[in-house]
Amino acid sequence: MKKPVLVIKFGSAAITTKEGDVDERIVLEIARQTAQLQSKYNIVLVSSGAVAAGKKYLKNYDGSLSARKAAAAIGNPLLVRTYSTYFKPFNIALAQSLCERQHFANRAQFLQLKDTYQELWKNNIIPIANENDVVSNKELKFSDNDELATLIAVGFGAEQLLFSTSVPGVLDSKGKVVSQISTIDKDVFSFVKKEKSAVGLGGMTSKLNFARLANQMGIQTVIFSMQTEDGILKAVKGETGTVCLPQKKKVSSRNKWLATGSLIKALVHVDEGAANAIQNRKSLLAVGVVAINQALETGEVFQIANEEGEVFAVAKSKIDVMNVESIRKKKNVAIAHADDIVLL
Ligand SMILES: Nc1ncnc2c1ncn2[C@@H]1O[C@H](COP(=O)(O)OP(=O)(O)O)[C@@H](O)[C@H]1O
Ligand SMILES: N[C@@H](CCC(=O)OP(=O)(O)O)C(=O)O
Repeated sequence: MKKPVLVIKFGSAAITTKEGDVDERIVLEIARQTAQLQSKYNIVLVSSGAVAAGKKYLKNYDGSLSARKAAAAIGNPLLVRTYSTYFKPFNIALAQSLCERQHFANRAQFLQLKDTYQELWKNNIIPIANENDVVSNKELKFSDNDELATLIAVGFGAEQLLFSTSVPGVLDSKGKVVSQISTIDKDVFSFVKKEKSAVGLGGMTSKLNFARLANQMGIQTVIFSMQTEDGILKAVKGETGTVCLPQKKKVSSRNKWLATGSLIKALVHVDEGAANAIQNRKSLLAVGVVAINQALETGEVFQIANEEGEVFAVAKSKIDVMNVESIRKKKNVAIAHADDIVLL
């Protein structure tokens, strides 16, 4: 039987000490616990920590993009070496996989990644992914590794996505861990404070945004801490941290890929009539388009927002759309066919 896919992401603060060294005690725990799950799951580890581990080697590190890229180039081999050292006693070899946003934007390229991971799993080797920071510029970067981990989880149709971070879960207004969330809505976001760990990139907002996307794609997501004993083993059973429950509806793998948004080109605002039609599984017609922030070519992907500005769907364009004026006369021409629209 095919094993379900499990994606486990470790944030910078979860994996490095305050002094900026890779935390060997945590990596040993990751190895010990992951080894117990390997017979049941095809596992992908996504590890941050390269910048945090590499920055002390740079004179006057200032956190600029150039300094981060250089720090990542230094820190990544240190990080992967530490993982390999601690997985070896469990007879598990690891394989490094450095990813860029474009690898997800292009379906054919993504299928190459899929093929590679499948070959690794056949050989009982666990891929460990990180962003290929060394060549990422500001426009092309993932927002953070929460995004990379989510794209991998969605792309592989993972059963679960685990986010290990510096806190034991989502904390409510009294500082208590929220144990279960069925819908990540405004009330949940209201718990988020501005602060984040000193080395993390996205903070809790990013984690919740990506957890919501994963949930919408049918993937259970758990936000937990490696400071909890048997953290991974408990998280996978939903027994620690904050468990964000998946939605029940089935989404095809093609539509999952569409909805990940890694390739979204534009945002299209539609009027109330068009929004209702789309909610009722109809195509988006030119007449309903109110605004578009960026020209679209046939086949490109865009988000659809209603009059209140809420993004509620993602779609693939059926025709070229230069601007609203250019499609005004087309009225009943479909901008996106119903089959190419994914409701979020
Ligand atoms: N309501 C909240 N519950 C838990 N953590 C929160 C909350 N609001 C903000 N945070 C911050 O989010 C941080 C985790 O995000 P981040 O630093 O980006 O971690 P990572 O490096 O794991 O991606 C925590 O250190 C915490 O300070
Ligand atoms: N690619 C970077 C990770 C950046 C990042 O997303 O960090 P985090 O928010 O701690 O998961 C690194 O390895 O340092």
